[in-house]
Amino acid sequence: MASKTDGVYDRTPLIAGNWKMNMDHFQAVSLVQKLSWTLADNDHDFDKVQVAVFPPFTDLRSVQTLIMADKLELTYGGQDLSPHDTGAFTGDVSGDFLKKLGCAYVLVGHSERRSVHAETNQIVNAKLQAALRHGLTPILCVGEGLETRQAGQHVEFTKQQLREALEGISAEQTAQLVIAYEPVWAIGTGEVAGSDDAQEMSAALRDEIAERYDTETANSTRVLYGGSVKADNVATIMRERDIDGVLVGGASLDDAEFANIVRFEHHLLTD
Ligand SMILES: O=C[C@H](O)COP(=O)(O)O
Repeated sequence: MASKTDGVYDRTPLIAGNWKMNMDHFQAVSLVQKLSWTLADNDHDFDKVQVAVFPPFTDLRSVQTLIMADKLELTYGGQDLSPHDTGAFTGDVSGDFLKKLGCAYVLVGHSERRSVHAETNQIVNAKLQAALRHGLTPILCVGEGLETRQAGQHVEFTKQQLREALEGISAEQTAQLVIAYEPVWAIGTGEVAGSDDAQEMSAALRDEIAERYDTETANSTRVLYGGSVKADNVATIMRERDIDGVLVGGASLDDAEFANIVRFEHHLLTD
């Protein structure tokens, strides 16, 4: 049977780099240039493994201009969006504005938004609806904290986050979205979830979608893993059946390291 180690995937892999609040717009241009040169030198096939970066809002116009001018195949997105389309919401950014800046994706419900900005599952749901309204592909982030994991509640907790986020979202919309499983205890800590733990959770999230809608929808939705992903652990994670990509934080700020993560197939096929 064909498998990932033969270069055959059930869903197109997505390697996403979330820069968080790092890189001003000058640094953003330099990072995107270096990343795209390295990937071009290695004949990266963007149709086979998709690549997206998530710069801060203030960098998006510069990144868009560079990508359009150099006809790069790299895609990009916003790190957050407002649940509203327009109006008196100081400091917020509408999905409409992101779409007009050429964003393909938007992160929704990242654990840092949930913890630092007290975003509830209801807010995450409203943001998901806003993203879909504006033709953006949401990357919906879910994942448990350490205490929840230690109490053995991680599967139910994360499924509940997913259930509440998907309220009012159709099967067709769910098939298009990307889910990122990011255990909070593995983010920026150097702790990586074991690949079997990451697989267990990705499969559980897919099961939840199958139960809520149907198997076809579940088999279309991509599930990423995030949490201390580096070039030297990406192949182990990507080998797992239900993991369709990674959401990378710290390591996406280094062009050579991120390019190496994007080229996970190389490690997968040569290991
Ligand atoms: O969005 C990315 C995740 O929060 C993972 O961050 P990290 O790779 O720095 O652990």
